[in-house]
Amino acid sequence: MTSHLKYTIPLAVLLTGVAYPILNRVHFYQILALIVIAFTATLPWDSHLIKTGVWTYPSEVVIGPKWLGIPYEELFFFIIQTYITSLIYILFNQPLLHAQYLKSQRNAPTWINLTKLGGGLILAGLSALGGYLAFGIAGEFTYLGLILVWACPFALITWILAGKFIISLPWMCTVLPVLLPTTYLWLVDELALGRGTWSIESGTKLGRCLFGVLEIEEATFFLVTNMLIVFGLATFDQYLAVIYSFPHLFPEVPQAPSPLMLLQGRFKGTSSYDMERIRGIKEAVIRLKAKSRSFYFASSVFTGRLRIDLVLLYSFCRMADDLIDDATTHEEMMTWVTKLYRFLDFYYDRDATAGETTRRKKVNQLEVDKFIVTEFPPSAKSALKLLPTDILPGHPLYLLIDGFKMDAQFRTEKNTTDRFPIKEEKDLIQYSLCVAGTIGELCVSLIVYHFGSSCSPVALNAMLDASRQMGIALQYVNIARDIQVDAKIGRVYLPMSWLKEVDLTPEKIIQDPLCPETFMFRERLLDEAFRLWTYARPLMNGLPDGGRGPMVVAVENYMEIGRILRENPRRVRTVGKATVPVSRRAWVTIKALISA
Ligand SMILES: CC(C)=CCC/C(C)=C/CC/C(C)=C/CC/C(C)=C/[C@@H]1[C@@H](COP(=O)(O)OP(=O)(O)O)[C@]1(C)CC/C=C(\C)CC/C=C(\C)CCC=C(C)C
Repeated sequence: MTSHLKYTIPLAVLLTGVAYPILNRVHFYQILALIVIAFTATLPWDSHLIKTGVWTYPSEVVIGPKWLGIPYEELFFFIIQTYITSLIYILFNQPLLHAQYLKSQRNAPTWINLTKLGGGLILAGLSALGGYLAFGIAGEFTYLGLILVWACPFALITWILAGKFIISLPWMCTVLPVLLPTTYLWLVDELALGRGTWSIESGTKLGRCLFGVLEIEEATFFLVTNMLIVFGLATFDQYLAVIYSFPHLFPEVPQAPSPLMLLQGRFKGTSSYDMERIRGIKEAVIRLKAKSRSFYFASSVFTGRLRIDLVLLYSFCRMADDLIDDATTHEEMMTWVTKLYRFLDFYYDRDATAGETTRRKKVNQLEVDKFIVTEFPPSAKSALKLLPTDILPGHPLYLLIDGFKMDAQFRTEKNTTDRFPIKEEKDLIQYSLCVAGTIGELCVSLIVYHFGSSCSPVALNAMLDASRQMGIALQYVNIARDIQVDAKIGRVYLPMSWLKEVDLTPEKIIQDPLCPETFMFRERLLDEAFRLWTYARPLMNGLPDGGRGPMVVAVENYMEIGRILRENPRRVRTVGKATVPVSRRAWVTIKALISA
């Protein structure tokens, strides 16, 4: 027991503390299921080892009761090892959106098929070799044989079920969660064996050590059991990814899918997978990773289908914003604006004067697809096709395009004051409401759809209002950070009325974006942003479980940009350099998850 108190329990406690902020109900069930499987699979095997005298425990070292001849300390080891390795796997895998790795399920590249075949043959071969060593040759090969013949068939089953998925995952997410706990347990075992906690009887072992007094058999045992745990967790993740990725196969997904649903995920043939959707999800993740450090980082704490829908929403917003930003003339910008409105018209009926939008009952998807292919560049296709219009309200989407239309005004050829649409503070509020308040509303709609069936209409309205204000706050931070960058492309979002107060004009800001007044206006924008944040932040506590913590992370990571700007009043954005360092983001994330 002392080795547990000294080595395994402290590590488990430490890992629990580190992983606690991201752990959710699904992780809990995953770990529990793995522990039950590991325990039941190891129990008869271990008991056999002890009965046949392969393993002994010196009575002066092992105290307390036994079950089926196995000391409680050893039984506890099955649990704690599974727990430790599972937490390490979860920590490495949380940043990944597993859905994108389903791409290898159909028409996988040859190297994946060959690796799966090779791995399967190796595991089958090791299983057979294990049987031969344990029961054929026996003697000093007994223990090694028993390890192989017991563990390799289990590993083979998971490999058959999820081999391609496991191979597609980055090695950091599979190899490291095997190697890290294995190395740790090797070192612990070296110390425990050295002190005679347990021992393998001579005559049933090879008598060779990997290093020090760590027997080859013990080293193999830790390696293969950690492999089994990681393969088992990856198999769960593959079926969860199927459930989360395909609304046409699983229209409703609870916060924690049931074992029956997981089984259904297993038995849905890959021919029913929508591979175009998987490619689109992958493209959306690539876009998010390339364009926004804040939201990419925050996306990793979301889970399930909500995470996929948010990434798809981001991809649509970013793609639309880029189409407008990259256009070279006002006319081109307006063409994109018109096409984006027409795209939305396929799904929604907008009454612009009443400010109301209703979802169309029937959508001719073939017509939409044709429109997308003929009117938009190929890079925009997946972002348009996968926008979850069946969940998102139409009104904020139209308002978002209204906001982009205001951006187009900056490009008007006419050299008149029309070129600068932000004349008064109310224009700045309206602009920010369009491009960011809408995003807040869309995010809340997604969270409530996925997790908040019990939300009352009054509570929902209060949250929607707060979400618009929070969006405006984030947009002010964005404008404050980018005053100089925007001025370079001829955009001045500072209200002309503010500029007038100090005898400035938008043209003068464009000529000299580093003049002292811009830093003064930056402070003013940030003050307003934090005022709005102070109002809206407490209302986020009303968001449903499952969406609340991660959304607070997203908001706080963005507001942290504002805090850093306040700490460094003369700091100017440099291209390619993160405003918020990774360590500070991590700390903000932990604080946000704990406070929510
Ligand atoms: C976690 C995750 C993937 C979230 C996705 C959020 C999302 C859909 C963002 C869309 C971003 C986007 C490209 C919008 C187009 C218009 C625009 C440029 C808006 C500015 C965003 C900055 O994005 P950008 O890619 O430029 O990021 P970088 O600065 O380059 O890092 C905005 C500043 C708007 C962002 C606004 C929000 C995310 C809304 C915030 C409000 C809530 C989340 C609601 C809170 C709820 C309550 C109840 C208060």
